Amino acid sequence: MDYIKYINDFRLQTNQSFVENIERFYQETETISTFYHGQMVAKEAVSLSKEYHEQLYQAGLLHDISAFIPKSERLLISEKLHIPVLKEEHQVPLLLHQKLSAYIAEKCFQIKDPIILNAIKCHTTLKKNFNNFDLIVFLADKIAWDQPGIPPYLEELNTALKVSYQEAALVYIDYLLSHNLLVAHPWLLAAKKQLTI
Ligand SMILES: Nc1ncnc2c1ncn2[C@@H]1O[C@H](COP(=O)(O)OP(=O)(O)O)[C@@H](O)[C@H]1O
Repeated sequence: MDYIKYINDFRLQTNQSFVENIERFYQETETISTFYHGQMVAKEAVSLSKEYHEQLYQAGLLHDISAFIPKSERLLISEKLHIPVLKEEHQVPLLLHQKLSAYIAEKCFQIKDPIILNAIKCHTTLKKNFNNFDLIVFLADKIAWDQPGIPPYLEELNTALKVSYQEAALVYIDYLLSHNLLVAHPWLLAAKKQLTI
């Protein structure tokens, strides 16, 4: 598949709803299971918040929209799309899917709202100066994770969630950092630093 051509050629169809267009994208790129994961994350994000429901739902559906680009291609595609790539992302190109998803959300789905784009862009690592919307999308993705079984950190995360989003994010980040992380992404470290102040 020519990934960049697919992205450039994708058009929203006016006879389909916004969600149907997103579903079609996942279908055409043979990643429909990621659409279902996106729906779960979207619902979880909405349930975590009293506001921003429409925007959270869209961020949830689109956060992994780049899943069709194989890990082996993510570096090259990011460079071709002029997406800035950090040293750590060179080492672990899997981590580029957050930036690629934000690019596709804007280009293919006309998302202009920075609150949505920024949250998609940091949904794996969080980042410095995160806001509540970023935190909610980040947490929803960890609660409704895309792997079989119950996340090993879930119980502790849910307990921390009774205190604050921040406490819950710290539980997940500490879990990640203590479990053979391939690379310590600087955005993750910066987020942790701010969470522990
Ligand atoms: N710094 C890192 N190094 C290696 N793997 C990481 C790092 N950060 C996250 N991961 C892994 O990347 C995978 C995808 O993470 P994430 O983006 O949070 O989920 P999703 O793809 O469902 O949005 C997870 O399995 C997570 O453990």
